[in-house]
Amino acid sequence: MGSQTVSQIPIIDLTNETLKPGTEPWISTCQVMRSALEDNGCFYAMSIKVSMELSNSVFGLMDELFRLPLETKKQKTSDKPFHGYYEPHPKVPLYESIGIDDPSNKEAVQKYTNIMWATGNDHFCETINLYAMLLVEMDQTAKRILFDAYGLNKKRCESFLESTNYMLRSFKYKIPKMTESNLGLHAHTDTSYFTILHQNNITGLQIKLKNGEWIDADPSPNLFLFLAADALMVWSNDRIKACVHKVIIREEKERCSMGLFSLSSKMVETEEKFVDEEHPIRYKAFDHYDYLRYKITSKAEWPIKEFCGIDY
Ligand SMILES: O=C(O)CCC(=O)C(=O)O
Ligand SMILES: [Fe+2]
Repeated sequence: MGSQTVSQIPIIDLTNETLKPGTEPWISTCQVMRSALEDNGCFYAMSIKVSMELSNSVFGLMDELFRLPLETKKQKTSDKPFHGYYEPHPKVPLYESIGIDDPSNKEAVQKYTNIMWATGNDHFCETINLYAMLLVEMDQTAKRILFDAYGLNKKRCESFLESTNYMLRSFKYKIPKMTESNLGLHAHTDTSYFTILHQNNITGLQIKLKNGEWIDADPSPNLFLFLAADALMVWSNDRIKACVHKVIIREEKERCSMGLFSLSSKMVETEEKFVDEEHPIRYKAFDHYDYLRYKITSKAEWPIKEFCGIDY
């Protein structure tokens, strides 16, 4: 397990039948995941549960969604930052994105669907809900492995999972005109704990390794890229660094990708286990949604450190 890698990033099969707590595959996966996160803040996951057919349907439906009139897409507003619709902006003219809050909850997806399609779209609602449930399951399995990798007990992990909110986003990038820059999205880290990115065979996503090297993420649709984000860095007291990533459009095809973001419905705080004399606490606890509101306007290079860093 974990012996396969794509350019230094290991692949973990999160749906392997033998992956049960206490077993040898589980224990070796704990080690692989922990090292991958401490080294470069990311790993790939595989899931046989998300079939090629489901994956193709999701990307097809997202294409249908993005083709709706701008006025229709704009109807999806949210009081939570990064949760609504973002039309192309002069700073990121190629990028457009749509968020669906609480996507593993059927009623929430139904509500969203009814805003986009006045006459309904059961296929959209059912497919996106099923897809989101499978991604949430992957996220939860990964967190159970991660907690165990640091010797944190099951109860602690289950209460952490209970206070997790999810948001599904879809990103679409136009092909740049000859005169336009091919920068799809600036280098950044995400605000979540993990972001799970799923691409559809079109390159563009790049990740920065710990040694400063930028590498292309593998866009195969059978891979799910788990990125450690700001909240996981706070939780681990910097043991795990958030993965810096960006998007550069190089193919003559419209790029679409999907992302599942996990956020805390309570406070984001550092796990006691990671604090001792040698590792004094580096962050103050904070409300996750306050941080999202801060980040949306922040120009800081490391917003998380400015927002809640101690002695930063
Ligand atoms: O397009 C992608 O694959 C990644 C998008 C992204 O990093 C973001 O919106 O935070
Ligand atoms: Fe991102």
